[in-house]
Amino acid sequence: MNTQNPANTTSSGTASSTESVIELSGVDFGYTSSPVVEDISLRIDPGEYAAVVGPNGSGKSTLMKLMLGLLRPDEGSARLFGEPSHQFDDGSRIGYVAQHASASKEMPITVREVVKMGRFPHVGFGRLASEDWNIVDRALDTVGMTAFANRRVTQLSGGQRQRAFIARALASEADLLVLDEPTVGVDIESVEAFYDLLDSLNQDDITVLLIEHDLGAVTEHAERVICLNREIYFDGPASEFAESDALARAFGTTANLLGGSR
Ligand SMILES: Nc1ncnc2c1ncn2[C@@H]1O[C@H](COP(=O)(O)OP(=O)(O)OP(=O)(O)O)[C@@H](O)[C@H]1O
Repeated sequence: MNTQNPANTTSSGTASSTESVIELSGVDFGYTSSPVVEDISLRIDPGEYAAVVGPNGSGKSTLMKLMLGLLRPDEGSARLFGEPSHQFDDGSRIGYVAQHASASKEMPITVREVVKMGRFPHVGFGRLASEDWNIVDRALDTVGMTAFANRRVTQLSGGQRQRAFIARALASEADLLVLDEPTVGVDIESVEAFYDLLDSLNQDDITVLLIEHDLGAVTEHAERVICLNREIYFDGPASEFAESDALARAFGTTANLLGGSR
């Protein structure tokens, strides 16, 4: 195992005293008696842009669920914003953007209504004040969806839909954006613009955590790569990932998997 980023250091290797966004220590987990992830220790700090990569079935979604407290480790500990992940209850701090496919169920509501939901953790189910609507409108503007505000979500392209869900996260003033293969089903022309949006949100201090199968996009945009296949094969700067033998070891192939963005 090549864990270049032990739990008490940042991805640049310097000691950090800030509150971590995510911290896993010695985490083992299996749905049955066989382990799906083993001995996972990592720390994600505020403002990082990290991508989890790995072959199909390597445990990426499971790791994400452990990070977010949706699953509890069999061994070890998982913390979210300093609290045990399974006890963390301030959902407004986390914006989750699922794969296009899982978000494709019928939603006969408009983009603005989706984004408005981001204010619910702040206002309960009461009426939104004018300042809340300003936040909703700013979020729509940030993701370039103002012109589509009154369009039904079902009428959007894959990329537009993902932008609407990112706007919902912005409206909730999330510190952490978690995206599970966000460009699945997004047309090629929109993928680069989508990554540009993630880059600019990260520059605005939002922590970005991505599960991604497009290794070219990952090495181009993310700052940190966590390469997983049950255990961590690589955790470090994206620029070093391409040169590392971890890619071939984790994926079990010497084929060029870094062919660039689709
Ligand atoms: N709810 C579940 N119950 C039992 N086994 C599961 C469950 N969810 C996932 N698994 C198994 O755990 C392993 C890891 O799955 P996981 O979805 O975490 O991998 P992944 O890397 O995200 O896969 P993919 O790239 O195909 O989405 C797989 O063998 C999968 O079949």
